[in-house]
Amino acid sequence: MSRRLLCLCSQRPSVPASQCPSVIQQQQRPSVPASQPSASFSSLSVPACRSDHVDRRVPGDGDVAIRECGMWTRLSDTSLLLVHYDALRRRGKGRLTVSFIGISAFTIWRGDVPETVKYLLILFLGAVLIAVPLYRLSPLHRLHGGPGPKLNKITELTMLYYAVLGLRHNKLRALHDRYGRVVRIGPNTLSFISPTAISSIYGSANAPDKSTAYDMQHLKGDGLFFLKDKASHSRRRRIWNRSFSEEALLGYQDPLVREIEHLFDLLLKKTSNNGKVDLVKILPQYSYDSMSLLDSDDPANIAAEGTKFFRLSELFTHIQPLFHCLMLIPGISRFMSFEKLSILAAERRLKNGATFRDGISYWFDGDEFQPKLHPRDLPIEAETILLGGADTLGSTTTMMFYFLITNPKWITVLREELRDVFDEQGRSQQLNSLDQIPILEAFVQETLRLGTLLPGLPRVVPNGGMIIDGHHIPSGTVVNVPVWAYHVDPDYFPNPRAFDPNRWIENENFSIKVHSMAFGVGMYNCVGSKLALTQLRILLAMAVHRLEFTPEPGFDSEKFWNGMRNTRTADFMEPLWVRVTHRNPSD
Ligand code: HEM
Repeated sequence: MSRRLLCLCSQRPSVPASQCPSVIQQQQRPSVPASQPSASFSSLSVPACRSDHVDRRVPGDGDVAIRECGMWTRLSDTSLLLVHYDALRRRGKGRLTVSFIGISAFTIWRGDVPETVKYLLILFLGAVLIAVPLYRLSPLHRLHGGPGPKLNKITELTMLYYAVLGLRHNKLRALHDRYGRVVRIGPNTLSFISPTAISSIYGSANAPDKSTAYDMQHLKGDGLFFLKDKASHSRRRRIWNRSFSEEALLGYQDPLVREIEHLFDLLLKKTSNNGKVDLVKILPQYSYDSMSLLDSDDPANIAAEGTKFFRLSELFTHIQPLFHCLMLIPGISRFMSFEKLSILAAERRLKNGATFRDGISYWFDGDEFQPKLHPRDLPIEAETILLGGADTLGSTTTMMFYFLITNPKWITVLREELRDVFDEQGRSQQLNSLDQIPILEAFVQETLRLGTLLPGLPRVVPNGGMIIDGHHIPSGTVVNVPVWAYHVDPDYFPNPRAFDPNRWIENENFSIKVHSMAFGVGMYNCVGSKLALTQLRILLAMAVHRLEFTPEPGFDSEKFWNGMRNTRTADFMEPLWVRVTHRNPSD
């Protein structure tokens, strides 16, 4: 049967397609058979006819004349997207709409669909864009009773905006100031501030699971931080716990002191070379070193990559369904280079072993009663150490020095308390009992309270729902306590914005009236908290005993504070220039 192609170009409707320059050009391009869609997103660059040159079936000719252009090419791209989105959808609830909108928007954007389909899609999109917000605001929505701003109830993009700015910690505080103890901060998210909510959400035996905000990695294997299944989590947690036993912590003490001395040498050297040193640059690096997975000069810049990883993964907390898609785009997926660096760190650790009995050594010990870590899980656990341990510790130590420098009266108090702890050579036999020094302990706790900018630890309400602070919360709702907003709540921590270690002291003893949430609560709480506290205490004690810190003239502490951004930990926009010199301990 003969086939005749006519160009449907609006300017030249009756010209045979074979004579239309556009069509000729199209036909000269390599065709992509519809039955063989490319295996990756690279197919998105396959050239296609513009809609005004779409070849159509010619009435009477009786054969399909659509070849490489129009719907076929387009369908193969779209179905590729569909397959991908569908795979995502099957991993969790609530992604179908996002997927459909994504596909529709993409298809319209490409513009190569017949007009009717195009208008139908526009109509559908329009309907979705109107119906979804109306539904989310309506009494039909299951979180209708939750107080909060309308825009937050309609879209997750509101919190995404503050995440991009790095100001969610402040925004959440402001929302609770305005709306009270419970706020609907997203279409499906409730934020609570109260000790009873903390114990329901994190502390109870049936505490809800981690939300999709924790699905932010691509490495194979199981890592403690990312494990959600409670049984697998507690098996892995038993392995990790061995690294933080009393015996293990005691064994880390000498290497820790060496790491701190190395840091002090660096601070002194930089000061004598440049007259000052930026603590924002140096302290995170020290924390990564102290996790002993890195070369001390960090040639791969792993510390900076870690911060980038944290920054981006926080944004994806609010658009999690897009995480796996966007990660396929080359520019964006670059941030995953942190994962590659984690693999390298793990490989290096496996190849070179450790210079002392470090935390990882404990994971590979085991007997018939003790589970061991399989080496294939080391890369993802290395990532967990670097993210969970190094980045958090880096920002907390930076905060600690900021509070020290801006509250010099506490330096004097601390020195007085530490008078008998160090000998004349500056050594101490009491480093493992520094927690017995009330002011030191109070200083560290106060740093963690005011300096942990965490916006929250989101969890998902299980089937059957749960009661939080007297409210029945339906299953599938994301519930969260915004850690920093809680830490600066005047009902629990009076005069909350003031840095005041005295709030942790009663009758000259260290005393906890209200627990902070700096290390989380419940079964997923920080497994490394004892190590972190040990490091902070030793670093603080040695620093005030051995060094003098003089801020750069004109240092603006408010500007520094306002330049702090919340990632999952904290990011500092302003430098913290100080002059570090030796101190004569007898002064
Ligand atoms: C000042 C320093 C630190 C802070 C503020 C901190 C904070 C936290 C918080 C809030 C959580 C709970 C996360 C959640 O509930 O979702 C957590 C979990 C965790 N942290 Fe830390 N952390 C610190 C240091 C460390 C260190 C030194 C390590 C290890 C070397 C570590 C390893 C972990 C791991 C593995 C988890 C996941 C625990 C689990 O799911 O069972 N952290 N951390």
